[in-house]
Amino acid sequence: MKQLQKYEFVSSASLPTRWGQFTIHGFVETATEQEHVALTFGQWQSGDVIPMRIHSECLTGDALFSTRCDCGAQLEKALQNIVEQGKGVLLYLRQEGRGIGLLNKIRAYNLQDQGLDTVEANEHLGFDADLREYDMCKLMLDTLNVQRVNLMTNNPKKRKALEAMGIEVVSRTPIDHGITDDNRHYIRTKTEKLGHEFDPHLLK
Ligand SMILES: Nc1nc2c(ncn2[C@@H]2O[C@H](COP(=O)(O)OP(=O)(O)OP(=O)(O)O)[C@@H](O)[C@H]2O)c(=O)[nH]1
Ligand SMILES: [Zn+2]
Repeated sequence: MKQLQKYEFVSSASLPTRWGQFTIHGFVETATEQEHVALTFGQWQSGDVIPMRIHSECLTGDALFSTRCDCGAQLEKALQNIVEQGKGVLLYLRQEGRGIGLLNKIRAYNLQDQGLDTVEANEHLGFDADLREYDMCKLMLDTLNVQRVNLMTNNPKKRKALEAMGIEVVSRTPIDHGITDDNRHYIRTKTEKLGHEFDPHLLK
């Protein structure tokens, strides 16, 4: 009997955007029906170094213009970078709130409004600071014929996760757009407690 794959590719379609003509590719985690998408731009051959961003869902930042975090600005900058470089991939993973979900993120925001930091808020709600997993990236990147990347991130865990699945991270591009007075404290906490790498000058 055929073994059921944990993740499956579903379909692709063209996706024109403000920055250029992308293609969107849909994937599903079969057990949970959790859906993820990849956006691709341009053409490449096996072994080419592909500009890539792994972006975690943030409804408030990505779709509702929140400046409480840097996600929306990072998403825009990543798509712009990809088009400027002529090719690239954005993996958009549906792991809202670092994996705790939207409503728990709102609970965590409420606790942060009362003075807890982003990590303390998660812990107060009974969650680890970061529940995200990246194993779905392997099938997504295999399907897209990507083996080597220039990764746009400040989060070293993403690099480690890719390397553990056999993807070569040839270089890293920092993506430090979107830091404002509304989120500087949050970003400082990410640096101090979650290991994100930011230029210290940007956090003063
Ligand atoms: N639990 C929780 N999640 C948050 C909070 N603020 C943003 N997020 C989520 O954090 C995720 C983005 O993670 P970040 O830590 O900002 O960045 P990253 O993806 O680890 O790293 P980069 O690649 O450098 O952007 C998204 O899923 C957001 O919804 C918060 O205060 N609490
Ligand atoms: Zn966000």
